[in-house]
Amino acid sequence: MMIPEPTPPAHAWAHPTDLGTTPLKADVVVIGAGSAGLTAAGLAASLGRRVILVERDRTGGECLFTGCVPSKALLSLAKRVHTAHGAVTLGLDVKGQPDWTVIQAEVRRVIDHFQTVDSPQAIAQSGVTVIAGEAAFVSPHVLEVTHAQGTRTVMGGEFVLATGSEAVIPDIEGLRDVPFLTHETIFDVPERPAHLIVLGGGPIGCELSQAFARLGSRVTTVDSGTRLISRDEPEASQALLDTLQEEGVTVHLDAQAIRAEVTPGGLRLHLKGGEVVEGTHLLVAVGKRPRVHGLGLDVIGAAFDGHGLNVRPSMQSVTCPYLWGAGDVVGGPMFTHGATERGILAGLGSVAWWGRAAARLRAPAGRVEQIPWVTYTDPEIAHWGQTEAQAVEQYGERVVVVDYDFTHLNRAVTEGEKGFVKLVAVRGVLGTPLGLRVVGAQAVGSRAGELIQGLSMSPRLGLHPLRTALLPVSYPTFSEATRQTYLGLFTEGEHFGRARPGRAGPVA
Ligand SMILES: Cc1cc2nc3c(=O)[nH]c(=O)nc-3n(C[C@H](O)[C@H](O)[C@H](O)COP(=O)(O)OP(=O)(O)OC[C@H]3O[C@@H](n4cnc5c(N)ncnc54)[C@H](O)[C@@H]3O)c2cc1C
Ligand SMILES: NC(=O)c1ccc[n+]([C@@H]2O[C@H](COP(=O)([O-])OP(=O)(O)OC[C@H]3O[C@@H](n4cnc5c(N)ncnc54)[C@H](O)[C@@H]3O)[C@@H](O)[C@H]2O)c1
Repeated sequence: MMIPEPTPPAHAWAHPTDLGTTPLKADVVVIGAGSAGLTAAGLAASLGRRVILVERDRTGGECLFTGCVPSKALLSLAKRVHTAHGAVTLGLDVKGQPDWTVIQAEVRRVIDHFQTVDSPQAIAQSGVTVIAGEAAFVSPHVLEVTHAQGTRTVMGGEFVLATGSEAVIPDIEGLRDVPFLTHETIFDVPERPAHLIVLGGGPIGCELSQAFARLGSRVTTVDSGTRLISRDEPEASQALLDTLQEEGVTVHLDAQAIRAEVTPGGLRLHLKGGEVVEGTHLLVAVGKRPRVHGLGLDVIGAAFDGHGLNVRPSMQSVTCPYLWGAGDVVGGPMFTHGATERGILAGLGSVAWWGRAAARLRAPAGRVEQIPWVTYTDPEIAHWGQTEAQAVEQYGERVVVVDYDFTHLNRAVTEGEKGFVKLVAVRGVLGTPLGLRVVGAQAVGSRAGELIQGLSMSPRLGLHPLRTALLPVSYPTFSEATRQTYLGLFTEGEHFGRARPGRAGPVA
């Protein structure tokens, strides 16, 4: 098989070095040093608690090594290459593909940049004891931590479970015999894939399809659903599909992969219906599942299921009062900002009665479903709240939608950029002036990730939409789209968003 073994990652600094076997005790013990665990541990330590953080691999977690940071760095490099190639319209003839080793070195440089904050040494300076090893509960309040040099017992008053999530590997005949990649290995692939097949058209699949296509790989994306990034609005999925196809990505939707096999040049995927897709490398990106197994949760009576550790809105386990969940391990939409938010709740909850009260108070605003998310393709695809179809399902004819196309947005025109904003609102809400409340927003465009913050700000702060509509905005900025869309809820005119009744549709 032609796929060489990935080169070992160079981030040795990130491995905790404490491989002791002496038993340890702390007020709060945090398992997992990703975004959620680091936040919870740091917060509990800053509030005066003795904190132990157990990590079996590298401190920094998925976001730093195999998630947000490498993917965003790769997308940024890919955008620079794409822009250079596009300069031909200005008479600048840039050809060729970038050197893959240079691309990889640059991604690693970005990851290394974060060592000042995420290294075991830096964490220790914040008052947290960092130890190496794989943790599992052996009895209530007691962990066994296993590492290369033995085991140690760690006792605690409160525990925070922040073990993250892992890639789902679908049950496809022959797949286990094909040397496929996941987000854990693709950033270390030693050569640029000549033809990358991407299984899954969610955020991971779409971001990496575009990045590799722009960096010179041939890319074929296969998704079993009827549209890409299906948690976003259908118009957003369509805009992304159009872009990927324009950039040469072959996309198969509604496509079931039923068999995988190795070929002399790489691998072959057989799709239901007889179609065959061949490539040199395969990335599996069909979703992630919370890491709840092998942790002894059953030993301490902590309830969990396929959706993760079962927790209350405050992140306290529903069945084990001294256990708190944080990050991907509690399921739901999986984002770093969600992991951090849940880490704050768990960190607060684990410190004392007043921390629990604060976590309960903060919980509604911290609900992961209430936070915006962004898929960092070009254009960016950003979303907050309910989709039009979800709102119509809940509120029926009371839903009003404003569509605003960037052909009316002066800055987008001067920049030569396409995009749109969509606002979903509900009329007849009791206790609201004019009975109006914004419940969802979608933005598509090069700066959609920034725009969604302004679009979602007033409903998240409980401000009436009219206040956003009347707020002056600098000219010419992309943020004018927020004002114009909110104005569209109250006025009619060429340059404002167009209001229309909500339409029913399939709810993702
Ligand atoms: C390719 C990709 C791109 C992404 N891009 C974005 C993005 O742009 N924006 C965004 O918001 N989100 C993004 N995400 C999602 C984001 O990475 C995750 O939601 C976030 O990192 C989860 O943090 P966490 O702390 O819950 O888990 P993790 O970061 O996975 O941390 C869990 C830690 O627990 C450790 N651990 C597990 N079991 C044990 C054990 N038994 N004992 C000791 N330690 C253990 C693991 O080694 C790991 O370090 C992306 C994900 C991927 C894969
Ligand atoms: N920018 C970001 O914030 C960002 C980036 C990457 C990942 N993430 C998060 O990481 C998590 C995992 O992302 P993901 O993209 O792997 O998962 P996902 O669940 O969001 O998307 C998976 C996709 O795979 C498809 N699929 C499922 N089974 C399939 C099969 N057998 N064959 C073909 N297609 C199949 C689904 O239809 C779906 O479109 C998500 O929660 C996501 O939000 C976030």
